[in-house]
Amino acid sequence: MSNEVNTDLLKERSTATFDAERLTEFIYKGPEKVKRKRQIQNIVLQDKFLQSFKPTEFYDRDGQYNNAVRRQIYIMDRLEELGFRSETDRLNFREAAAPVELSPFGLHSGMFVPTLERQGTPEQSRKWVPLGKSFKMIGTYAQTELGHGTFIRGLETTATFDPETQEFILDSPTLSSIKYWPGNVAKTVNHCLVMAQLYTQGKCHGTHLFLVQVRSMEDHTIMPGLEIGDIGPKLGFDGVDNGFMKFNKYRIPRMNMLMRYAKVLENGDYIKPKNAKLTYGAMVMVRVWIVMDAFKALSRATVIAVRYSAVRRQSELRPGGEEAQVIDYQTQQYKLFPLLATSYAFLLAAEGMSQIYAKISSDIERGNLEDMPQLHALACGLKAFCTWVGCEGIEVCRMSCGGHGYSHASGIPKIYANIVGACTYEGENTVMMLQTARYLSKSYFRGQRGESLPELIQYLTIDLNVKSTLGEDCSFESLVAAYSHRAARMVATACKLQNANKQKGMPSHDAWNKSTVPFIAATKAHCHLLYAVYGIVENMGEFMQDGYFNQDQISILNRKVLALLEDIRPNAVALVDAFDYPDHLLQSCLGRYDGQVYEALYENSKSSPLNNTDIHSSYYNYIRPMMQKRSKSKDISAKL
Ligand SMILES: CC/C=C\C/C=C\C/C=C\C/C=C\C/C=C\C/C=C\CCCCC(=O)SCCNC(=O)CCNC(=O)[C@H](O)C(C)(C)COP(=O)(O)OP(=O)(O)OC[C@H]1O[C@@H](n2cnc3c(N)ncnc32)[C@H](O)[C@@H]1OP(=O)(O)O
Ligand SMILES: Cc1cc2nc3c(=O)[nH]c(=O)nc-3n(C[C@H](O)[C@H](O)[C@H](O)COP(=O)(O)OP(=O)(O)OC[C@H]3O[C@@H](n4cnc5c(N)ncnc54)[C@H](O)[C@@H]3O)c2cc1C
Repeated sequence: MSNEVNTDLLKERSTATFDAERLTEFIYKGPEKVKRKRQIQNIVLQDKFLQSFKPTEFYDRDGQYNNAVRRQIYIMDRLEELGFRSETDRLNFREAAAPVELSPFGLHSGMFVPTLERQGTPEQSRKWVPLGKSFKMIGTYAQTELGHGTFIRGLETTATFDPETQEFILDSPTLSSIKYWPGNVAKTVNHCLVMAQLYTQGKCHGTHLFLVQVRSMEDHTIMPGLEIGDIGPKLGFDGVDNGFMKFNKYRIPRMNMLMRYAKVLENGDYIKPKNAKLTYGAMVMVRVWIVMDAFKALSRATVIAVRYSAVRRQSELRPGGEEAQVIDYQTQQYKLFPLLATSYAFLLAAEGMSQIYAKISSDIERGNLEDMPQLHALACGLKAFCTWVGCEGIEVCRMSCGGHGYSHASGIPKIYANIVGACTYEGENTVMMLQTARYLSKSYFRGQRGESLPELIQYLTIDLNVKSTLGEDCSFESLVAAYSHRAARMVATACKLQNANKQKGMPSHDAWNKSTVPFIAATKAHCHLLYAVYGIVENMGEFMQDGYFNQDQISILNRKVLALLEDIRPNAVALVDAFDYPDHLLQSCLGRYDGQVYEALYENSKSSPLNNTDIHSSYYNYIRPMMQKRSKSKDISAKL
């Protein structure tokens, strides 16, 4: 591989009107943090073991899982040796060391241990969290069943308290109650946090979490009374052993119920929690993280597509002239530059969401549940919005790279396959949006009654008769006002439909269900209060429906979005460089910093396992016999 930088990329970087390094420092919170990140990334780059792996797509599923386990345990050991204590250092090392592979210990670290900390009593946390953090106990979060994932209250796994033995008896009473999907349950973990319907004294008290040992701590054999296995190949997450698990009257100690919020006493008495939804806390936490995951996935795909678009020359822009950089086609800019803006918007949204989560979750830990509904609504809405928009954007990035985008060598298919599951896991997006919609509906009617609303939704009470003051300058204020007006109007419209349904005599659940399509649109508009002109142009109908914009203003916006493409054009490469993703993290022949795309593609292809032999065995086993058989045939057509 040459170590020269592609001349087009060199030109792009020399003509940028700002210093990408300054923006990198803004993104990573200062020059020292950037320097530290790069130091850590270089440690990974110099690590022979970590650099010894071929791209994940060159291994079969067994190999991918085996590599994931090897690599993650190596990472754990290296982190101990390096003595990294800060979460940022550890995350930077992990992301550099396993940039696209999902860890078989991901749910252990991301859900199992945090849930023990947040949902266990102080005594339970003191007992179990150290075991989890030292990986003596390796766990996951087992909630979804064959028959239920979304509707938690419909889960069928039972945990029945036996006061005689001070145990809970876990059972999968039906085929549909078999736990199905939990990550890392098939081969990796020896414990699970199991969500089950709690029964005591003959009464069901709803779903609660139980710590369940599923494999021997001595030899990893499956505990008697359990059936465990892998669910099979999936669209992505190939290195992750999502599994199934069936309980057959499986007994656990009473004290294995996480009892921070709800309790079962020795005599079987049930002590209920301040709020039944406290048990759902782990899911809220993960939804918050997924907003950042959506940013990382979309921004990486955008870096790849923009850099490739600056390098790829195709067709004549000027008749008879040299072939143009595809980034100079207005259509290519209209595909990618809004995604660049979206990536930055998602970064800010993810950081804002994390700050709100930190504040409200600490209030909840201290017993103040006042803002729990707002946190739930925000986490549901942003998780759904950012994964939907992010996945659509990643697919646009892939297609904007033409045929090479379809190759794993581009890096984009892996990004997509790993993040698109987030539209489903941790709360199917439509269902999540409807949770936010329900919050908006209740808030709208509270606002109509003159009640005060939290700051984030005070816009619901704005005067909808006001028209836009947008002028040629497309001021920030006028754009924010436009998005607020659109969302407020759409929420009001959906609520009026819901009310009208009730007035017709529909029971409230029907009145709700028959207004959910406009509520989804309204909730997307609510979450869309993020980025500007492009969003208006792409959704113009929703901004025009009540004449909020006049014809002149619509013309201004249509002109503005094209003008913005030209404004961004000289800085497009600098804006993606600023994300500072090193090549080994992008794992992309198209998104390389040096732009040597064709050499990288050629070298990558040569390493394809199918090239290990010149003539594949199938020739000798099948093709040659077929040809020989047909050569003897009298039927000419068969010979053709
Ligand atoms: C395999 C992984 C490998 C590697 C991972 C890589 C790295 C590791 C790092 C981290 C790992 C973790 C995650 C981050 C990154 C990637 C993720 C990786 C792997 C995937 C993990 C996926 C795990 C799962 O999918 S776990 C299962 C998730 N399942 C769900 O989310 C179910 C969704 N359903 C629900 O939440 C509920 O059923 C519901 C909310 C839809 C309805 O609940 P319910 O019916 O009980 O209530 P309602 O009647 O609707 O409402 C009544 C009132 O309650 C309010 N409410 C509801 N929920 C909450 C809540 N959570 N908080 C507060 N309030 C709530 C509701 O608003 C109503 O209020 P009202 O006032 O009465 O209107
Ligand atoms: C990659 C991956 C990893 C996972 N990891 C885990 C894990 O570690 N642990 C775990 O417990 N689970 C895990 N899951 C399961 C996941 O949490 C569930 O699949 C998810 O919660 C969706 O639930 P469901 O499958 O029941 O979908 P369903 O709800 O059955 O969705 C089917 C359709 O029904 C619609 N629908 C459902 N309810 C409503 C409603 N009230 N209103 C309108 N429409 C509705 C949905 O919008 C959707 O279109 C994982 C899933 C995936 C894909």
